[in-house]
Amino acid sequence: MALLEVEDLTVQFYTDDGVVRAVDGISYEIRAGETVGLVGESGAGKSVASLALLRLIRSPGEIVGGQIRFDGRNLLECTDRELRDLRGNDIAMVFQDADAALNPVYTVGEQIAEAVRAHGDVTDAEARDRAIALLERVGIPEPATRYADYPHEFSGGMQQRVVIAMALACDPALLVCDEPTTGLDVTVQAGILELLAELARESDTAIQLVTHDLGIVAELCDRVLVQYAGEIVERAPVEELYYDPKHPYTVGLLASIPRLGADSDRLATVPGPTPSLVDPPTGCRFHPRCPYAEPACARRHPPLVETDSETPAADDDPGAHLAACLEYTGDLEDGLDYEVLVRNETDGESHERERERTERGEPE
Ligand SMILES: Nc1ncnc2c1ncn2[C@@H]1O[C@H](COP(=O)(O)OP(=O)(O)OP(=O)(O)O)[C@@H](O)[C@H]1O
Ligand code: NI
Repeated sequence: MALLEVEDLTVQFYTDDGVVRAVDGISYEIRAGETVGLVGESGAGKSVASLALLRLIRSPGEIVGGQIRFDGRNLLECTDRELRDLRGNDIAMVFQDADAALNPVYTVGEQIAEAVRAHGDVTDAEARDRAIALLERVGIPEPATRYADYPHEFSGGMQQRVVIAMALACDPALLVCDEPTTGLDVTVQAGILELLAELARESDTAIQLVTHDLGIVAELCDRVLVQYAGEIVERAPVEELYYDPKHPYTVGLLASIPRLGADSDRLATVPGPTPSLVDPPTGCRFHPRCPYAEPACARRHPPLVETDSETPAADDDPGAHLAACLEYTGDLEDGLDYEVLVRNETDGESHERERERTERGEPE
């Protein structure tokens, strides 16, 4: 049993323009200790999918279907109290806006100590010691002194470290990070990512990392889910996704991987307008933007299938490479005709990998 099992999750928003289906029947799993990236362009439904994990969808939105099982428990059936308990003990979230996550009138130390106290029965002195240890853990220099500082005395990057320390206070089994470094400057981003990578390596914490930065995913994730117009269109171990992408949308995303260190919150852009979620394109939702679309693509909705064997999605196989494209159900006449040029670029700090250029032929 995986730590997190999401099955057919569907979330809708009721707006003046109609019903927005922001998450449309997504299924995936995350195992203990695994780091899984959720990527896709703006509006794909990544944040909504993440908020839904903790039932944080507010009106006019609603989870209308599916299941979310954490450690075997169905989160959609938990009482509010059980849910609060889970949030304090098992699942923690880190969002983009550290400033908003911190209370300006308490010191950072007090806020972390409070999170520690919420988690377990500890004395004030123990909570304080643990908070200092957590500050140290997330790389805050002179943690015992900085304990007494207020959030405004910290830089943006240091604030985000504090938020991560708060999230770690409960020693979560799952950490959900939504664009945790967006808006921070480049060197600061690299530091936060290195911290998350270390966490992923050294603890048993699983991470769901939402980002539209494929460079970050390459650095941190074991597996990747690609979301398009509310659906998951590709799922693969990270290396396979980079070297052998199977969905034309993924190919488009990869065509302009922003470099970590460059303008890294820039969106990888795929030509064409993003689809409406009120009235999404028929058949394959990507077909209006797909260079390989054929008439069948406008009619048939491609299921997410194993790309090599045409079998249905095997959710229990983490190594599976799945894509939702008619190519893999044998319904595309001309097939996909693209070449993947892989360019490896690193930030040069945490990795010694050489720059290399590899050309691959057309994937089979
Ligand atoms: N509060 C809301 N009210 C109405 N619609 C909403 C609301 N929140 C989200 N949506 C809809 O859900 C869609 C998905 O939003 P979401 O924030 O999950 O996208 P995202 O993939 O996280 O994008 P980004 O990369 O820009 O953060 C949006 O396009 C929007 O139409
Ligand atoms: Ni988002």
